[in-house]
Amino acid sequence: MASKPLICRRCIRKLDPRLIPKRLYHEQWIQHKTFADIEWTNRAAEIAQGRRKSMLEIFEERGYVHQIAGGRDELDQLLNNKRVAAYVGVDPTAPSLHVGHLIPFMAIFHMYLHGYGAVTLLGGATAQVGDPTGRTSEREQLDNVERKNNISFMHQQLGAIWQSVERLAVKYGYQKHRYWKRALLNNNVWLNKVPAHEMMKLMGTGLRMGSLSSRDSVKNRMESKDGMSLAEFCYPMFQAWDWWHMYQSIGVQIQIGGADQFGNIITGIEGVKHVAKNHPHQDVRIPPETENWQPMGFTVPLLTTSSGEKFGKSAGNAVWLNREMTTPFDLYAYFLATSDVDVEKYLKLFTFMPMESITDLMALHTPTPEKRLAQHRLAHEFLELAHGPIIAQETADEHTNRAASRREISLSAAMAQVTPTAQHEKPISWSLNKNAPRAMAKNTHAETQEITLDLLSTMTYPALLHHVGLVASRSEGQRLVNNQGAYVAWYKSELDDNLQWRAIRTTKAGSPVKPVVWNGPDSKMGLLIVRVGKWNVKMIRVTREDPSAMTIVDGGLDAEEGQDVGANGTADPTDTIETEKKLNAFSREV
Ligand SMILES: N[C@@H](Cc1ccc(O)cc1)C(=O)O
Repeated sequence: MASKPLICRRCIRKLDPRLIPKRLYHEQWIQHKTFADIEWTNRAAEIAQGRRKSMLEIFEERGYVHQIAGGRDELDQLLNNKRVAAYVGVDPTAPSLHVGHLIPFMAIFHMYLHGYGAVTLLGGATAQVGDPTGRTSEREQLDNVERKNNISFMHQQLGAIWQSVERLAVKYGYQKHRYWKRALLNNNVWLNKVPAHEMMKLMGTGLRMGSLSSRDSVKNRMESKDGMSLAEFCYPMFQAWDWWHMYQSIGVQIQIGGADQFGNIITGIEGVKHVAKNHPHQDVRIPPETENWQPMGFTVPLLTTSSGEKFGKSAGNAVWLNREMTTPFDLYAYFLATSDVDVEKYLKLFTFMPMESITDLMALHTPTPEKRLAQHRLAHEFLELAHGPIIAQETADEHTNRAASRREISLSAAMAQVTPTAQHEKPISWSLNKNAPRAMAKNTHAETQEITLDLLSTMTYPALLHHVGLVASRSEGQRLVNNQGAYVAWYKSELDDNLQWRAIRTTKAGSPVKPVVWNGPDSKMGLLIVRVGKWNVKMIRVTREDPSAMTIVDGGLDAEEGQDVGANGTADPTDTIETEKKLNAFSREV
């Protein structure tokens, strides 16, 4: 019998590396691990020498730490000495995360960027029980379809956010290490399988009724008429079981949660410690001499409105990350409206911008707060995280252009664009929506004309429509008004920046034209916007002095299905938003 040919490992690998995959992987893994361990030890030394900030210091300076469960120094030590993993959980009781949820998630993302393991957990199973924390009544049971729907929406959303984190990590110069670990898990994977008696035996025996029932939410509910179900009472144990499961399987030693989660985190610590110390299997049980084995956690501050109200679904004022629920435009607007007092705090909480960049930005922002530099940056960064860079940029542009169309700024901007010298020369592009190119092609030249306020004040609406060329004669103008087919744009109030369309009523037709929007009370320039039919719009520049100064820009926003006129002569209110959007969009080009 021929003897077995001898061949060395290197040669086998050259022939076909798959022949020794395990070994190959193992070697590589050991290499990475050794490298990662050395790196971690060096890092800990740098922190100890004060040459580098610790993770906890980073959290603290960015404002993520509200309450620590387990002692500040202990948490600091743990984070410095061990590349632990941490998790944040969310119950999919709605199809989307809201802005408030993002604070603990941001903390976990920062950990990921600093080399720790990071787990975002969807509570597919816990959502069925319902966290009683902070609730005055039992959560209504979601039906299965809704629950699954929520899970898949949130799963998708968290997946997309993780992608954004990866992108933003590159943007902010974080070097991705092979040891970076992240996961998006659903607790229905294990909670749906664990036998009730096992959970009770292993963990239930370690949780004390006294501490569980001392919670405010439990006390309040027990005193209430409806009381509290056993399932809800046991909720903290289910959450603690999640932690235990991830603790022993993937080394999740830290839990981060919203401000209301402190009690659940404390129960989790008790539960995990109990199972870890008393597990019947020797391999699972943590030997007493083990260092740095204790689970710890902290809560982040609660996001409140400027008047101190809690934000969220139950409070009914949530700002969602789902584009169908809160448009990117409104999400941006939400951050744009951040007060100057809060903006720095939010930049630290909701962005990955380095602290020095935030300080520089604030130095730029503070002398001219009216430019809202910091708020725009905040909104842009947040949208990049929630919706990606393209939508973030588009929304930022939309806002900038919309701001340019507001009274103070808009009129001068409009005037600059449609000066009489630009007559028949200046291409004006209208960008309304996907159908805009057609409208654009038709309107590559602005039509301009000139008149004054004096003249305008002597004009009736049909005369105006005729004068600006929207109709062929005054009587045609009158007919159109009678048929409620002519509109003026107006602001509902001084404080409201949204333009609204009003049908010109027959009773008003004979009175002088009014709704000129002035560029400030003493301004010499004003703007009047009229529309005929669906999309035939004219913006008219009005001046208070020069009799020949009236400029008309032909909108010609036709070729689109649009607004119907309601029976009462005003525009159908359901179309107002649509119309406003278009108007906002169209004024951006002016
Ligand atoms: N109870 C948490 C969500 C959560 C669920 C499961 C966990 O393991 C952790 C957290 C909340 O309502 O915000």
